[in-house]
This record gives sequence, structure tokens and C-alpha cells, in this order.
Amino acid sequence: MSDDTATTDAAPDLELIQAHIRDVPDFPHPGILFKDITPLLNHREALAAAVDGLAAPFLGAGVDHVVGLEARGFIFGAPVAMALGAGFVPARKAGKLPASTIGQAYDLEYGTATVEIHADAVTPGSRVLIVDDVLATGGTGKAAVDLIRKAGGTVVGFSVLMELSSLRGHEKMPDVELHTLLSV
Ligand SMILES: O=P(O)(O)OC[C@H]1O[C@H](OP(=O)(O)OP(=O)(O)O)[C@H](O)[C@@H]1O
Ligand SMILES: Nc1ncnc2[nH]cnc12
Repeated sequence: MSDDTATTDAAPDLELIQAHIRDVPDFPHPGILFKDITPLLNHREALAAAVDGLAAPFLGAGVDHVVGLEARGFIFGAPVAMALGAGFVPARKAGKLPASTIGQAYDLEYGTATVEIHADAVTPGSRVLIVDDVLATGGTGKAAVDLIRKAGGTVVGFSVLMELSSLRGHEKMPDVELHTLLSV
């Protein structure tokens, strides 16, 4: 482990993490099997294991900013930023940020949206780790990658709690170092 910050270098307890993710059928639409992370958030050890597991591969990677994707990516992104000694940048849905923004449109598993960051949040040349809870179709993640690059940042990696592997979201970002704790 590098001396970037204090976090564990033990392998994350993936069984503990998986055991605290709840499947909710037909939410928010019929046919969607929703992966509910709220039991994990409410379990001290599972939450710590998830945050440590998301941060660990990027210790020593010189991350300047962690970009967390609204809304669930905020929950993991801020503590990952602290673990890496980096700043935190919220990537929000359109119209939520108060100052000048740059944005990128994308498709979801269920719907469409635009992701935005403040125009001054990521400076050219800065090293950025993107954090989220779920990689599904990859539309959100790809939009975030494009947005960081549009801002002049370097995408060091994308750290995600779980990938819904049947949706093959990772194929949308073949040139990004993707770190996935669980493939479901
Ligand atoms: O890979 P994709 O198909 O793009 O889907 C993944 C995204 O969908 C969810 O967010 P959502 O937009 O539902 O927002 P929320 O976190 O505010 O619930 C999830 O947290 C990811 O950000
Ligand atoms: N099935 C799913 N469960 C939770 N979050 C999601 N984001 C996109 N698809 C999702």
C-alpha cells in the first residue's frame, strides 16, 4: 500500500458486500431488477468494506479529484476521495448545479438524462477517478468519461461497486481502467 492515505490493504470482503445488496423486482419500472444498496449503507462493516474496496486500487495513482455520479455515486465518492487524499466533484443531473456548467447527454437503462459538472471543477491536466454504485448499460459512465475529457481532465479509472454484466456496460469504455467489486 502507498502512503497516500490510511485505508486497509486487505482484500475487500465481497461476500459481506454482496449479502447487503437487496434485489427489488420491477422497480422503478416493470422488468427492472433493482439493486438496492441501502442495506449495505446501513451496515457499518459492509459500508467500510465497499469504500475501501473502491479506493484501494487507486492508492498511489495520484488522483486529484474523485467525480461521484448523482445520486448514489455521491455516497461512495466522497469517502473514496478522502481515502485517496483527493477532492470530490459531484456530477449532477441537468439544472442542479448553481454556477457555470459543462454537460454531456446519455441514455439510461430506463430513460435519458444529462450529467453536468461545474466548469471550473476539473482543471486541464488533473487526474480524475470516477466512482459510482452500478454500471448497467454504461451510458452514465461513458457520459462521465466524455465529460471529464471535455473538461481537459485525465480519467485515471472508473471504480464501481457492481456491474450488471449482462448489460455489457464496460464495452462502452474500453479505454478506461474499470475496477468492479462485484459482477452480478
Ligand atoms: O450504466 P447505466 O445504464 O447508465 O446506469 C447506471 C446508473 O444508473 C443509476 O443511477 P440513476 O440514474 O438511476 O440515478 P440515482 O443514483 O439518482 O438513483 C446508477 O446509480 C448509475 O449512476
Ligand atoms: N438495475 C439497476 N439497479 C440499480 N441501479 C441501477 N441503475 C441502472 N440499472 C440499475
